[in-house]
Amino acid sequence: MTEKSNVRESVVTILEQIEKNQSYSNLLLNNVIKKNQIATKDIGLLTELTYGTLQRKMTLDYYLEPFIKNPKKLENWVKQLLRMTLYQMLYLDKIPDRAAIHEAVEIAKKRGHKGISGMVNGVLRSIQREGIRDMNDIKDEVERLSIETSHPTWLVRRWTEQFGYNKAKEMCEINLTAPMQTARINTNKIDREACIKRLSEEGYQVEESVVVPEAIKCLKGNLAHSESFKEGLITIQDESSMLVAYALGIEQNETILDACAAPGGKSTHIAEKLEETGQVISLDLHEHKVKLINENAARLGLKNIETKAMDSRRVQEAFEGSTFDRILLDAPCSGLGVMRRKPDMKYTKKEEDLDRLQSIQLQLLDSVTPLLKPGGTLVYSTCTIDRSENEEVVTAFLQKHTDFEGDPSVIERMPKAIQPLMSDFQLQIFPQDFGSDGFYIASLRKKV
Ligand SMILES: C[S@@+](CC[C@H](N)C(=O)[O-])C[C@H]1O[C@@H](n2cnc3c(N)ncnc32)[C@H](O)[C@@H]1O
Repeated sequence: MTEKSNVRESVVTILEQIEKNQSYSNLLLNNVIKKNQIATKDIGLLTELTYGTLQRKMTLDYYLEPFIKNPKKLENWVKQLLRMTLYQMLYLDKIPDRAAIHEAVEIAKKRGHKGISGMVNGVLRSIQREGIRDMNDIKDEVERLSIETSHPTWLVRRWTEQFGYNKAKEMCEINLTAPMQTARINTNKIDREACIKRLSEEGYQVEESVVVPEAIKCLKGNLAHSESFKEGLITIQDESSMLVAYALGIEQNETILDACAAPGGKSTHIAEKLEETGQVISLDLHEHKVKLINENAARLGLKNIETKAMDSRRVQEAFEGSTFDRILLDAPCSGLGVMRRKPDMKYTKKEEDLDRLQSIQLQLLDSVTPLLKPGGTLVYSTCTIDRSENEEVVTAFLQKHTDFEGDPSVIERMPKAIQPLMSDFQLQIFPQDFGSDGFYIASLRKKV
């Protein structure tokens, strides 16, 4: 077996385990890299083949289907091997088809018997000879988009109904591309120019974000491994997620509640903006998650964050009414805005999950509101793209809580590039807007 077959065999193992729902793709990838001793130079190929095959799963199955006689009898690893090889044949120019097929047959010989390697060889050579079938055979445009971009039909239908076919198509297409890594600079410690210089000296290729003043984009390397990260100069965070601290409109010496705070991306941003004055109270359900907030605060040298593990639906038992100047509810959600980062989600999410979430989101909002001072700001945010968890939640909340109103002055608090995307006091960012995660933010004010 060559080193490259070791990489491909590892990809098949990872894909098998993801399909059995054993773990998240990023965790599996790291474990396999260690266990199978994948060389540093091959990690790129391993990542590309794993995520690429996963991203295109439904499309690959559509193309494979006519060539497989007994799909039900196909063992899971053989299915993954065929998908991964076809992915290389269709989407990677740098790997010749014959090399990809040869590697697949070698893996099939090693893991299976002669019959299986013959079948793998036969299927792949037939596709090479006859070509793939035409997507235009699928007449329904939603179904076609679903197969073309490998998103479940229910989701494409839902997005088409809510935002129109063109927006849904743009969203599905951008979800097939690799996400950009961005980071937030801890401006209490270093300014953006100096940080970019330091990271360049460390060998990273970074540039300024055009959207958020304290953000940078990473074009080469993983900033989580940098010295600047260890020293607390930066935090890995998506640009959309950074906008939440802007929407809150923090002022010095304030007390701010972050009711769903782990792992602390937004809490630490708020604490940085408070510049060591004031206080952030950060809550999350489980102790092990709260630990992550503490670790991040310690790394960044922030002393104004207090954490507590609790169910925020019971927050009134722990705090007096009118305690906080501002409250953030970054709610648990379906995460449809971050699918690009977690492609396995496309196949595991169910439409029923979304309905269940709305009721939790409303319960959390109901619980935190008495703790806000009159005149205070309540920001509700999610990393999802779905009206039932976003606009519908906020509408239902405002109908019930007549002492609250939408706060259109949030527009002035937002970075310039974001202002045109705002609709009154609400913002729905699509991943295609400027390449960041899909995100929703609403700013509400408690009447005086
Ligand atoms: C979207 S994540 C928060 C991300 C975080 N704000 C950040 O920026 O790093 C939602 C969080 O809500 C927490 N959560 C879910 N239900 C909760 C509840 N009833 N009370 C408190 N936290 C809850 C989850 O554990 C999860 O960490």
